[in-house]
Amino acid sequence: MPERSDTPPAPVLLGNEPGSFPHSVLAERHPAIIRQVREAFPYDPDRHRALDALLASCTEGVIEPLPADAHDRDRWTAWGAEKYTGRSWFDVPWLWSESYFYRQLLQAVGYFTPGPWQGIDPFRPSKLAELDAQETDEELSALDALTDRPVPEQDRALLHGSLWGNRADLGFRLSAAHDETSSDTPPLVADDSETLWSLLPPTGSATLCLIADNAGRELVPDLLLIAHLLTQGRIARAVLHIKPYPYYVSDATHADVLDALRRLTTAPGAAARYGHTLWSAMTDGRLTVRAHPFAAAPLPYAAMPADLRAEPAAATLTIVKGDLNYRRLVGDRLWPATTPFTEVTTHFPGPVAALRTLKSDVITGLDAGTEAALVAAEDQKWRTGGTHALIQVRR
Ligand SMILES: O=P(O)(O)OC[C@@]1(O)O[C@H](CO)[C@@H](O)[C@@H]1O
Repeated sequence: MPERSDTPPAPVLLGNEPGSFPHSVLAERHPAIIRQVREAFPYDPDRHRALDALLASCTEGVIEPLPADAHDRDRWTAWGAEKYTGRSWFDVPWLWSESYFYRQLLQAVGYFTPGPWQGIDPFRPSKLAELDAQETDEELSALDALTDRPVPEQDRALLHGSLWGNRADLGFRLSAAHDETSSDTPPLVADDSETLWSLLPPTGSATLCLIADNAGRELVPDLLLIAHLLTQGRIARAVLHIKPYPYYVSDATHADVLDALRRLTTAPGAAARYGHTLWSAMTDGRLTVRAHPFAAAPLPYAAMPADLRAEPAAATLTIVKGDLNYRRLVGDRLWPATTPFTEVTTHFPGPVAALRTLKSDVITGLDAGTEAALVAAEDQKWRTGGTHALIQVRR
């Protein structure tokens, strides 16, 4: 692993440029999420008033402090809350603004406050609808045919299932126009999958960290990939990192892991076998689930605290899923697209693989020809449309 990067940092993304993608998330997606949450449950008038206040604050007002008795107020202070309080949500780092929005949304619906709404995930109805959808049945029944195929074919199918599962992002669906790209550019803009497989030979000794992203139709294929790697002896154990509380609409929490697992074990055919593999791996300690507070921090992974760093440092490979985790991995900066992925991830304490569909402007590691072809075909639409994906690995 290189010791340090010589690449000068690119600008950190802010949300203050009208017409930009970050600006649209703050100005349009966040109000849409507040509307969705209002309709998710019969919240009482106090909850509705708190949502009104959050809507006014995040669109026209300034960043407000957490209540003095909030359990995590000190943590947010350490993460920059005092510095940003009183400023417009649009003028502080976009990653910070988005993360704080979800924290304040949970405050508004009483998620952390003792009372009837404590612990009620405002996004659970949409997550469950997705998990119960017919498309999920279809994806699970496709596993029956896959189990008869040669192992390398299974490897590829399950890796790609996990990769493209990242399109199933409920926040993204609130604002994306779901047009498929009409261009002829290949769907994968970078593919280091050979390197990924070379890091996990079937010797039965590797530890995998998987930093999960969305619940439902992304988490199910992530779990299938873990089950497959365990069964093939490519890993001996896995640590699944999820969010400590509901975040970015569809990000996976522990309740979502249990829902996904039950969906698998109660499905017919091969899906249930994968489910039982995972169930026994959890009960005997080969598969553990972690929900570290930093998983929902408004900061890049370069700022990981020591106790969390120890996990990828000890792992054979860490797989980082999804768009937001990619932004955190490379620093949420507007890098030139050809900036080497290996250089912007030198801070990461072990081999790392990003599996991500492209849903925000941040990108690194493209070769110049690929970038030119994408721009010629789609201008900059390929960055945010969710129609392209990447597998990037740093050993
Ligand atoms: O991390 P995910 O689920 O792949 O995508 C997260 C996302 O939908 O949310 C952010 C904007 O709010 C962007 O990073 C991206 O568009």
